[in-house]
Amino acid sequence: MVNSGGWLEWEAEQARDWISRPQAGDDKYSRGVLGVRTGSKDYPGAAVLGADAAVRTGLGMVRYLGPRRAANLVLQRRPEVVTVPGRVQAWLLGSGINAATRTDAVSTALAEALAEGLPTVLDAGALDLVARAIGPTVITPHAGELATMLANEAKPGSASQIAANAGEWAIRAARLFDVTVLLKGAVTHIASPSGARLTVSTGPAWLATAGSGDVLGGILGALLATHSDQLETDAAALAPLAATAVLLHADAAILASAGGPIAALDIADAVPLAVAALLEHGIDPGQRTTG
Ligand SMILES: NC(=O)C1=CN([C@@H]2O[C@H](COP(=O)(O)OP(=O)(O)OC[C@H]3O[C@@H](n4cnc5c(N)ncnc54)[C@H](O)[C@@H]3O)[C@@H](O)[C@H]2O)[C@@H](O)CC1
Ligand SMILES: Nc1ncnc2c1ncn2[C@@H]1O[C@H](COP(=O)(O)OP(=O)(O)O)[C@@H](O)[C@H]1O
Repeated sequence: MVNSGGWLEWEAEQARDWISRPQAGDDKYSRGVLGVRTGSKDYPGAAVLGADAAVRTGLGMVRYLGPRRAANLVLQRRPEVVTVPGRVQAWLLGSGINAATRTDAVSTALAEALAEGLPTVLDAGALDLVARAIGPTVITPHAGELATMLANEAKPGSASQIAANAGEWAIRAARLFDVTVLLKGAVTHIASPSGARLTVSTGPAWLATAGSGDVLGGILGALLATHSDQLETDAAALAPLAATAVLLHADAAILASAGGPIAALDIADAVPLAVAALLEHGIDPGQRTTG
């Protein structure tokens, strides 16, 4: 449904086409490997949340490359994750990293990942590196993070101004940074430089809980990894993939919540059910009112 301002509310019927079903001939490499550089001494949990959500979304492999403590926590939760360097088809960068305090080694590793030109999710403490993104890139700021990005460009807007007019700010950011923008909020807006304008309004307010955005990063990272071939020639696929990730995140939250509170890991746990429901028919629209 197109609402005022030309924004299209993304729904199950469209999202379903952006889930990659494994085929008989697939192996773990052909399904897509997501490289993950997230987490830090201060926020090791963000690494666990993103890696877990990526695995739960369905892909060939997650390769986690981050601080040892975070890597150990990721492995405790998901022994499937590989923690040695190697080839990847897409990157998830920045969740649980603080741009102001990250070490030179971390900055270099993030810049090297971006220089590969692969499909990339740029989140939290890697958002300041947006100018180095040369591949198909989605940035995933909340209003406060977008305010910081704009201040760095001497184009200030406060978090409250951005939140009050999120669609317009998402469009401006997409043009300014020349990347697809996924601006998180009660309604999430996705805008691309080529003019895509998508919204997802179905997330329950229970999503406003620590680490929920880190889970979204993992879901989106997995979708980029499973569509890396397409993204090589079709950057326009970023916007529908981003909207599909937000819809899955919202659906997983609804399924996990059943009308009550949720923790971020609960959202990740419910992603397989949300994917299955999406592939079948979408979750029961009645459930969407439970938030
Ligand atoms: N368990 C974990 O390891 C967690 C790690 N996290 C990580 O913590 C780091 C800091 O993230 P924060 O987002 O909390 O950053 P901050 O708390 O530093 O927030 C940055 C600015 O944005 C404002 N702001 C925060 N959330 C907002 C929102 N939803 N809408 C509008 N303005 C908002 C704040 O008031 C502040 O001015 C990130 O790297 C993030 O990935 C968080 O996701 C929480 C959970
Ligand atoms: N009131 C709300 N209603 C619906 N979804 C929300 C609401 N508040 C936040 N969200 C969603 O929750 C997630 C929060 O992400 P983020 O702000 O990055 O938090 P964190 O850094 O703790 O992970 C985003 O996906 C956002 O769209």
